[in-house]
Amino acid sequence: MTGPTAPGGDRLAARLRGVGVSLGGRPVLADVDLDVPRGQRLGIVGVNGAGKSTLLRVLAGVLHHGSGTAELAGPDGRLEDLHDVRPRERARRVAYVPQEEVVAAELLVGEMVALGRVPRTRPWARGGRDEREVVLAALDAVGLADRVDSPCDQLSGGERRRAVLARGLAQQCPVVLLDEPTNHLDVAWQLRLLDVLAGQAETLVATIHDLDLALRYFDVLAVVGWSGDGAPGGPATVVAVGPPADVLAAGHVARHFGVGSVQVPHPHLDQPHLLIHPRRDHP
Ligand SMILES: Nc1ncnc2c1ncn2[C@@H]1O[C@H](COP(=O)(O)OP(=O)(O)OP(=O)(O)O)[C@@H](O)[C@H]1O
Repeated sequence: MTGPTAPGGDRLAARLRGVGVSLGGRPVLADVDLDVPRGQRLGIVGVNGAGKSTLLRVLAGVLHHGSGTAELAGPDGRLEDLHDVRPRERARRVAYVPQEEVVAAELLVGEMVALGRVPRTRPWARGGRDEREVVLAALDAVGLADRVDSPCDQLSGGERRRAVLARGLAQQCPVVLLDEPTNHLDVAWQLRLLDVLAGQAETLVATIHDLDLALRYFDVLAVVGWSGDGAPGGPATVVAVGPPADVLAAGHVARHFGVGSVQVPHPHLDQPHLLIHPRRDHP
C-alpha cells in the first residue's frame, strides 16, 4: 500500500484517472486516480466532507467530473468512457444507492423496490411474475419480504434504509455502489447487511465511517483525504489504496482521521478488530 492505485488491476470494473470535481464553484476533488477491481469489495473511507459521496456519484455517472477520465467496463470487460454509455445501459451495469433518499410515501414497499427493475424491463411490460420474484428475493435478503405490501411511510428509518438497498439489489447489476449502507441500521443488521451485499454484488463499492467494519468487510480500502499531514486544505484526493490492514495501520489512521488506533485479533474468532481511542497528543 502507498500509491493511489490498487495492485493487480488488469480486470477492472471501473477506473478513474486524474478526476477533478468542483461543486458550487469550489474544487472538491482533484487528481483522483482509482481502480475498482472487478469481483472485489472496495471500501471508501475518509473524514466528513472529504469527498467520498462525490467520488461515488462520479462513479455512478450522476455527477459529471470537470477533468480527467471516468471509465466503466462493458460486458466484454473493455473500459469505456462512463458518459458514452447510455443511461439505461449504465443502469444495467451500475446500481447506485445514495446516502439519504426521500422515499415516495404513497408507494408500497414492493413498488418502490420494483423501480430497480425499470432499466431491465420494456415499457408496458412491467409488473410481471419475474419482477415480483426478483423484488421478493431482494426484500427477503434484507429481511423485509413480509412488508412488500406495506406503504413506504410505515417503515422505520432502518427498515426504509434496507428497503432502498433492496431496490439496489433488485437492479441486479454487476457493480453496486452504496453510500453509507449501514446508516440507520442496528448492530445485527450492520453485520448481516454487509454479508448479504458481499454475497450478492459481483463488485461492491461502499463508503463507510465505521473503520472496524471497514477493516473486516472489504478486500481493498481507499482513503479520500489530503496528503501531507492529512489536514484539510484545498481539494481532496485518493491518498491511499490497499489491503485494509495496511490502510488502517495506526500511523495512517492518526494522520487521516485524527485518532489513535490499534488492530487486535478477536479472542474467539479468526478476524481482526480496530480499537479507536483519542490521540495522546490530542487530549
Ligand atoms: N451541492 C454542493 N455544493 C457545494 N458544495 C458541496 C455540495 N455537495 C457537497 N459539497 C461539499 O463537497 C465536499 C465533499 O462532500 P461529500 O458529501 O462528497 O463528502 P463526504 O466525504 O461524503 O462527507 P460525509 O462523510 O460527511 O458524508 C464537502 O466539503 C461538501 O461541503
